[in-house]
Formats: sequence, C-alpha cells, structure tokens
Amino acid sequence: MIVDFQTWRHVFKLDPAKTIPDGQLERICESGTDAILIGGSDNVTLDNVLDLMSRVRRFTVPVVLEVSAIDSVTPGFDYYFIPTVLNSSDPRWIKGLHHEAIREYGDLMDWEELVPEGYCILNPACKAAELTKADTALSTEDVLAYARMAEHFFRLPIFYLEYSGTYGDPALVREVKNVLKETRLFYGGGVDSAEKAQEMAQLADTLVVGNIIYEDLEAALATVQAVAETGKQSL
Ligand SMILES: CC(C)=CCC/C(C)=C/CC/C(C)=C/CC/C(C)=C/CC/C(C)=C/CC/C(C)=C/CC/C(C)=C/COP(=O)(O)OP(=O)(O)O
Ligand SMILES: O=P(O)(O)OC[C@@H](O)CO
Ligand SMILES: [Mg+2]
Repeated sequence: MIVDFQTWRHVFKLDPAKTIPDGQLERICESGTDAILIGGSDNVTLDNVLDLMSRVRRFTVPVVLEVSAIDSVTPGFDYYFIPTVLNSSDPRWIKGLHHEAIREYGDLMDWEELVPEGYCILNPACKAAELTKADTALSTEDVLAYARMAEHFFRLPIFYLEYSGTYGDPALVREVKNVLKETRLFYGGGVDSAEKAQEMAQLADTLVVGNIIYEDLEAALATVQAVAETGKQSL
C-alpha cells in the first residue's frame, strides 16, 4: 500500500511493551486517525512488535514501526521511522546504532520505506531522554537551531519535538513551526484532551498521541475529532 506520511495530521503511538485489549485496539484503529505508530523506548522486542503489528494489520489504517532496537525490526510495515536524537550527548543515538544497522543490513534495505526523524527531546524526565542522555536544558534559540539543522543541514523529512509524558510549550512549538518550510513538524507529549489536541494541532503539522490511550481511551479518541476540527491545512 502506498501511503503518504506528509499529509498525516493525527497519529496514535502504541507501545508494544504495553497491553491493549482487542476491543480498545479496534476503536483506536477505526478512529479516523491517519496512522498507527508502533514504538517505545524500552522493552521493545521482536515478539511484542510482531504481535501488535499483526493485530493492527486487520484494519486498513497505515502502520509504521518507529525503530528503537534493531532486533525488533520485521517486514510488514508501511514505513520504518528511524529516530536520530539531535540533542543527545551520546553519538550512538545520533548516528552510531544507525551506522551499525546499515553496515549489517544495508544491502537488504528498501530505502523508500525508511524515514529518518530528527528528534529533539525536551522532557528531562522521560525514558527516551534518560536513555539517550539528551541535553534538555535548551533555550528557544537552541531548539530553533536544531530545527534548522534538521531541515537545511541534514534535510530530514521530520523534526519531532518530543515531550513524551508531559505537555509542551505551545509558544516554542509555534516558533519552531515558523522556521520550518520543507521538514514536517511532529509534536508529541502529554496530549490528554480535545483542548490540548486542538491547541497543538494548530501549531504542528502532525500530532502524536500516546500514553493517554492506556489511561483514558475516550479522551484519546476525542483527540482525533479535535484535530479534524482545527481546520488547519497540512503543508
Ligand atoms: C523490512 C526489513 C526487515 C528491513 C530491515 C531494514 C532495517 C534493518 C532498518 C533499520 C535501519 C536503521 C538505520 C535502524 C536504526 C537502529 C537504531 C536502533 C537506531 C536508534 C533509534 C533511537 C535513537 C532510539 C532512541 C529512543 C527513541 C528516541 C525512541 C523513539 C520512541 C519514543 C520516544 C517513544 C516513547 O517511549 P515510551 O516508552 O512510550 O516512553 P514514556 O515512558 O516516556 O511514555
Ligand atoms: O505518550 P505521550 O505523552 O502522548 O507522547 C506521545 C509521543 O510523543 C511519545 O513518543
Ligand atoms: Mg509512552
């Protein structure tokens, strides 16, 4: 199936390390969201990725693996999103693991399916920040420089402002959006209501909703409608 992530406005992120009953998964997949992103920062295994992918594949929604561990990569996804953490202080998470993976599997890769994402992680308490030793004490100018670096220097298709677990700063999201022209701005973190979804969807190109799926399914589902109602046209 040919799908275009450049038009996605709302995405649900499912964590393969967490359990979700079939009925709830069906409501998420049939919600009208633009895609299901499967990924997490720990306890991601080939078994739990395969299990979740096969369950999501019963529905027509596009499904993406956001790679955080090379041994959990399996065929069958529409895309493979590959994070590079621009504000990590450890080169392994910027390009080291990527180099290892490409050295090992470069001959087998379908490059059209691989989509690099330039992450900027801003919640110091989230697991991804701890894992990647992200420098989260950033000024607005620092973050804007990462965004410009993503677009003009590395020419990344996605710049991902990651506040996983906490709601971010709308003023900063607005400033980042204003400096990006080609690169798509993903926002994720702490969206747990229609109001927050609407606010961030007016600023970012694509809104990612994760943890609330497991805490309050109705609130998670309400974010889909809220984004649809923002009226903002995707770039
Ligand atoms: C079809 C087929 C088999 C093809 C094979 C092709 C292939 C091997 C492709 C892979 C190519 C490649 C270059 C892979 C890179 C490998 C790799 C391990 C890169 C590192 C990625 C990275 C920087 C991970 C860091 C963690 C991170 C940023 C994860 C993103 C997701 C995230 C932040 C989730 C939130 O986590 P969560 O667990 O929900 O945390 P909370 O508690 O905060 O909610
Ligand atoms: O889980 P939440 O806080 O919704 O964040 C979504 C996503 O950006 C996590 O990688
Ligand atoms: Mg999570």
